[in-house]
Amino acid sequence: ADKSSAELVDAVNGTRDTVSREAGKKAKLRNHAKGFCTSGSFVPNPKLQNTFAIPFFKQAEIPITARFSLGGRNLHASDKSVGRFMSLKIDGDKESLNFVTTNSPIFFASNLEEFFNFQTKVKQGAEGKQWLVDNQPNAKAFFDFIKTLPPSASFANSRYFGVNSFLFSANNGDVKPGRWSFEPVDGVVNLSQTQLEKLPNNFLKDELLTRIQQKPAAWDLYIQLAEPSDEINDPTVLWPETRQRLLVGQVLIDGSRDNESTTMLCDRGIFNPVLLPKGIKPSADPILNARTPAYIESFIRRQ
Ligand code: HEM
Repeated sequence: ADKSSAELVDAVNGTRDTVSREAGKKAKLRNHAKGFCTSGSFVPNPKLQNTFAIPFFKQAEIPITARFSLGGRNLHASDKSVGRFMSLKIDGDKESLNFVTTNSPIFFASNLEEFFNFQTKVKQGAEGKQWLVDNQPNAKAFFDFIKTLPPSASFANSRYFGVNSFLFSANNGDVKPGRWSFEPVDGVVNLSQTQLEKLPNNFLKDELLTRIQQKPAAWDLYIQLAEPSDEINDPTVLWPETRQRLLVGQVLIDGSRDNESTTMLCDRGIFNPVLLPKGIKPSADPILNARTPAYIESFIRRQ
C-alpha cells in the first residue's frame, strides 16, 4: 500500500509523529539538516526557445536563492562524507522554478514502499543495511554507486541531478520527457584520501563563500531528453549518457543577495521540486509526486 506523507516523514526522521514533531522544532530540517543559504542569478540560453515553449526562460537574468547541504539529519555531519545537495529557488517576474537536487544520478527507491523501507532500515545500522542489500536491488545499486563516488573538494566542483523526470512542451506541440542535470563550469574535482586526512570536518561552507568573493561558482544546466525506450517514471533507472542534452542556461552563485532576508531565511521555508513555470509539468513518477506533500508535512512539524 502507498505510504502517507506522515509515514514518509516519520521514516526520514527515524521516530514516530509526536517525537518527530518535537525533534523537528530543534533540528529545523529533518533531512539535509546541515546546510547554508547563499544567492546568485540564472542566465537562460536564448537558443532554448528554438526547441521549447517555456516563456520563463525568455528573461535575461533571474534572481536565485540557493541552499547547499549534506545528507541526513545530523547538523554536525562531516563534510568528508560523499553526499552533496543543491536546492535553488529561481524567482522570475511572474513565475518561479525550484530545484532540489543531489550529486547521485540514481535514486535508491523506485516507489514509496522502497523509500519507506530504505529510510527505516538505514537507521538500523549494519543489519538494516544488509537487509536492503539482500531485499531491495535498487538500494543495493545505490550503495554500489556511492562506494565509487569520492567526496568533492567543493560544492562548486560537483555535478547535481534532478533525478526525477519532467515533461517539457516543445514548440511543435510535442511533450518531451527530460531530466535536469547541472555541470560545474570549473569541472568535477574530488578529494584524494591524503587530502581528506588533512581537512577538518567543516570546510565546504567557508570554501564556497570564499571562492565566490573572487569569482561566481557556475553550473551549466541541461535537460537530458528521453528516447521512447527510456523509463520515465522510475528514478532508479539511468538513461544512456549519449542521450541528447539541451543547454537551458547557467547558474551563477556570487552571494550578491546574501544580506537580503529571502536568502538569510531560506531554510525556514521549503524548496518545492514541482514549482514549475508554464511549459514544464511533473511526470507521473511516484517519488516525485510524494516529495512536495512530504516537504510540507515536514515544514509544518518544525513550526
Ligand atoms: C518520496 C521521496 C522523498 C521524500 C519523502 C523526501 C523527504 C524529505 C524531507 C522530509 C525533507 C526535509 C524537508 C524539510 O523539513 O524542509 C527533505 C529535504 C530534501 N530532499 Fe527529499 N525526499 C524525497 C525525495 C528526494 C529526492 C529524489 C531528492 C533529490 C533529487 C531529494 C533531495 C532533498 C533535498 C536536497 C532536501 C533539502 C532541501 C533544502 O535544502 O531545504 N529528496 N526530503
